[in-house]
Amino acid sequence: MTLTTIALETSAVELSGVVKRYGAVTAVDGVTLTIRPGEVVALLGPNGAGKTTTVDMLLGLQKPDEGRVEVYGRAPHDAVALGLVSAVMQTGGLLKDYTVEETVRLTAVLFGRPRTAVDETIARAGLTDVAGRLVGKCSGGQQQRLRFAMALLPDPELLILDEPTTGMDVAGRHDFWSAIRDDARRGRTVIFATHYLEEADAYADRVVFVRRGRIVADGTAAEVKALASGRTVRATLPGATSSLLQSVPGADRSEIRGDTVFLHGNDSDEIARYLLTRTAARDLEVTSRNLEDAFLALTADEETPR
Ligand SMILES: Nc1ncnc2c1ncn2[C@@H]1O[C@H](COP(=O)(O)OP(=O)(O)OP(=O)(O)O)[C@@H](O)[C@H]1O
Repeated sequence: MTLTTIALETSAVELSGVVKRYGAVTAVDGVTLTIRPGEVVALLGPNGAGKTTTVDMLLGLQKPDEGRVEVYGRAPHDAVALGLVSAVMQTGGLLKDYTVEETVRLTAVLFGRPRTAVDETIARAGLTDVAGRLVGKCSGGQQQRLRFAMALLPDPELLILDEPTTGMDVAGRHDFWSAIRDDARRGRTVIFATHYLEEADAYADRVVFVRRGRIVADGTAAEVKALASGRTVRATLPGATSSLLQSVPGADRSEIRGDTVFLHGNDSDEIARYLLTRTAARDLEVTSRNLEDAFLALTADEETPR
């Protein structure tokens, strides 16, 4: 890496008041974000949240309508041209009649990288065992690791991955992320977009929640896990008020939808006991939300359609 040529205080990524519109749709709606060198950051959000649009702006593939985007203190297009940033795309870019090694070697020639870089990159991407295999015969996970290897060849400061494990099986995902994590330990900055909270939780140091083009939460993976834990007690309770729900012991969040109340907390027994003995609540149901549901619930605060 060329860290020595880059001032240590330079941010890897600076987004400031970034807005991107497609006609009537505001895909990115005022995003301000600083990512420091060496961070592994997940951009997490449901479909249409604005993750790909953000990534495209970091790669210089889209220009913001408002605000500023900088990668290592430069315009994204310049950072890409200098090899400071590269990306693992979801599809395309592979020729199936070449072997894995030939593909990496060809890419190395394009980047003017020496022969030693080819073997090292193949090893780093965990592809040594399949180096002689035709790309067309590789699994989806192996092909994705090959794209990762190709992205590593310019030895970028920042690696960007947009939903890189879509369509991979569990073992493929695991191997893919192990290779990325091992590489990131050497200090490379990694930003990846994902729908999967589990993936963000397992592999990112920092998780940035995006919804409807805005950042709705930003924290460590441990903080994310804490936010997503607990259970929800649903009950029918006509006439419930928020002040009544706030007084329920053990509940840390509550919501009223018509005659139905939802109370979230770590001790669902305590919540249920209180509702049944101290209020007119009935039809109780206790659910353990999975991480994905929890994420959606946590970020579903503004339901106005765009
Ligand atoms: N080229 C485009 N033209 C018009 N609308 C677009 C275009 N690209 C994205 N959008 C819209 O912008 C919004 C954000 O899309 P984006 O692809 O950035 O979200 P995402 O978080 O990456 O979603 P997904 O997880 O489904 O890939 C969506 O409403 C999408 O339909």
